[in-house]
Amino acid sequence: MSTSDIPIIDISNPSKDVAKQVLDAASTHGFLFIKNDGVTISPKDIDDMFNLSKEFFASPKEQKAEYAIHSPKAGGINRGWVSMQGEALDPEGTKHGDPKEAFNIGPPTNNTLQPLPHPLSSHKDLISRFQTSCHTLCTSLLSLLSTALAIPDASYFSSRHDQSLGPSGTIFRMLYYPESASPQDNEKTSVRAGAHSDYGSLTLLFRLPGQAGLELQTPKGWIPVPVDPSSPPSAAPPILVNIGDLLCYWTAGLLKSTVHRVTFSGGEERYSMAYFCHPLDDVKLETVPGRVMQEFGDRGSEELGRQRERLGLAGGEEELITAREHLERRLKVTYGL
Ligand SMILES: O=C(O)CCC(=O)C(=O)O
Ligand SMILES: [Fe+2]
Repeated sequence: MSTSDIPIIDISNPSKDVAKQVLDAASTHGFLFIKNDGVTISPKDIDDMFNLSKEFFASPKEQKAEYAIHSPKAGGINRGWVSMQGEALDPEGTKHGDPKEAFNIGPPTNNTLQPLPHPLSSHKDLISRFQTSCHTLCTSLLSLLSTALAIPDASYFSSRHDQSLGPSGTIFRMLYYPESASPQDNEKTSVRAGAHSDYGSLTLLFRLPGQAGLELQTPKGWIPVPVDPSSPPSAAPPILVNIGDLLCYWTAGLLKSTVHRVTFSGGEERYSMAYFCHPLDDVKLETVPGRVMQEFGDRGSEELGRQRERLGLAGGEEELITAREHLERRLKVTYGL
């Protein structure tokens, strides 16, 4: 696979053919670009969110530290600020933690966002609008996947990701990679975010023109993913989507959760934003029904085996039951929770 194999798919007129394109990309690369229609996720909101993120990460460290990840003040588990080297996405490959900062925001509960530090606290409308529009795009993609998988209940995925029905592991994350890496970590300074796969169903990834560095692991080695592969570049760059471990597991390995990382490409500072879409906590991860899954059978067992290895699970352990339990396994590996 080369970079150019990751397709840019226009989903503005959903059809069986479009659904098949999404499934083909999700089951081969695990990564696809979605043409930005300029409506579902407003390009102005993307710009405004990046500007807000820059302002936030430039705020005093003590102010950010008050909302430390998992702390009650930040709203609990997996919410809040991750300090420089506060997280290692690939604990075996990075001695000192990733040279990045992050801030995790969960979905609003009863229309109220978790407690937020300045300047995020002054832009709650923008943040929740952005979260909602990301979720709308994820729901459209999940509906296309339902169609392509010939699931008898067309709303199988979308109803299980309906955030009005209960809590989920969904997280919107802003990321900041400062200019230079830690001097202590000489051998590994080329890696900004360690090799990992994402946890949930789908991830939407937003990057800024000129801020490359994302790479996918393939049998032929690491390959770079351009910020905007369209030529000439589009007014609104396409949105990068990837499949997470949970959806890989849920589809018995048919959809691929591809390992990726971020490396230095020049060493300048870099900002990105990720929307990690998860099903509702109590969704049972029984293999997705439908003709396509039936025909696929157990051909995904190798893919699932790789996922189990990443989770440090030995063979024969009790299988996972709910989306929440799946997430908890991943959080345990990343944060030791
Ligand atoms: O910053 C990026 O481009 C990718 C970040 C990422 O893969 C993640 O946070 O899961
Ligand atoms: Fe990721």
